[in-house]
Amino acid sequence: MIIHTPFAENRPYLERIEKQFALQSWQQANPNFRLTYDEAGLQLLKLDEPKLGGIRVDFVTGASAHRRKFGGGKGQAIAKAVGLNKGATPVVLDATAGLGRDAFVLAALGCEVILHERHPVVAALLFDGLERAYQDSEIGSWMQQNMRMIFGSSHELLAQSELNPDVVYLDPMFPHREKSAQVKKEMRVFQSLVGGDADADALLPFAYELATKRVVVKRPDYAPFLNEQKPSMQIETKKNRFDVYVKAAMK
Ligand SMILES: C[S@@+](CC[C@H](N)C(=O)[O-])C[C@H]1O[C@@H](n2cnc3c(N)ncnc32)[C@H](O)[C@@H]1O
Repeated sequence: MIIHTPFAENRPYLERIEKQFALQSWQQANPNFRLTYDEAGLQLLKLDEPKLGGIRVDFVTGASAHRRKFGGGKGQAIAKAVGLNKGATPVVLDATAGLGRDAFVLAALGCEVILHERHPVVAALLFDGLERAYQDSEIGSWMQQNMRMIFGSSHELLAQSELNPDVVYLDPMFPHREKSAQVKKEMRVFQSLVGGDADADALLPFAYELATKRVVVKRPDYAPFLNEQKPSMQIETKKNRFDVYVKAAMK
């Protein structure tokens, strides 16, 4: 097994994860990383930079849970960008899911969110985070209804999709401009795992074709438009902006 755990009873579950996300071949190509599993779930560590700590997906007790309770509700920028403030609860396809944080904000506000993730380890972390959340007595029932993940690349999945999402949401990786010490430790591990999403421009035409109402693209404030395409409107936050490509009004 490549996932290290002291818990023998969890091995069948972890073997399933290793198989589902082809983690064995990923680990062979990436000996710098280690996956571990303990009471708090699956975790990724970067062996050559242990001080950076690990990455997990924890919707139940982590920062996401705090933001759900104390965040800005439907008034926050991401909710406005997908059109939630207009009284609609759109179905959102998050085509670059990552650790599922943005998707969780939308799901907690009532949206049904389908998540695509192509990186095997990010997908495995997300899968484990979702499994744990589904079993939680407080959030489990709406999580089961509102969040589900598909492992694969949106370059193919969007073109083949039979879903009719109101909104397609894109948040591809973009190189950080700040000096690396200022970038949060967890983000540094994540960046060294995933790299840049240099092929992200090609997602926009597929996303625009599939969405029935709008495409929302999250960008750092200094980044150019995705695919050099000017949006219909922009919603700005402190460090990011949401570029919104409107196709039809939200109902
Ligand atoms: C910046 S992260 C997204 C963060 C996410 N919005 C969150 O709140 O946690 C970008 C993620 O998109 C994934 N990604 C990029 N291009 C993709 C594609 N074509 N299909 C599926 N996933 C993709 C990357 O592997 C990475 O995990």
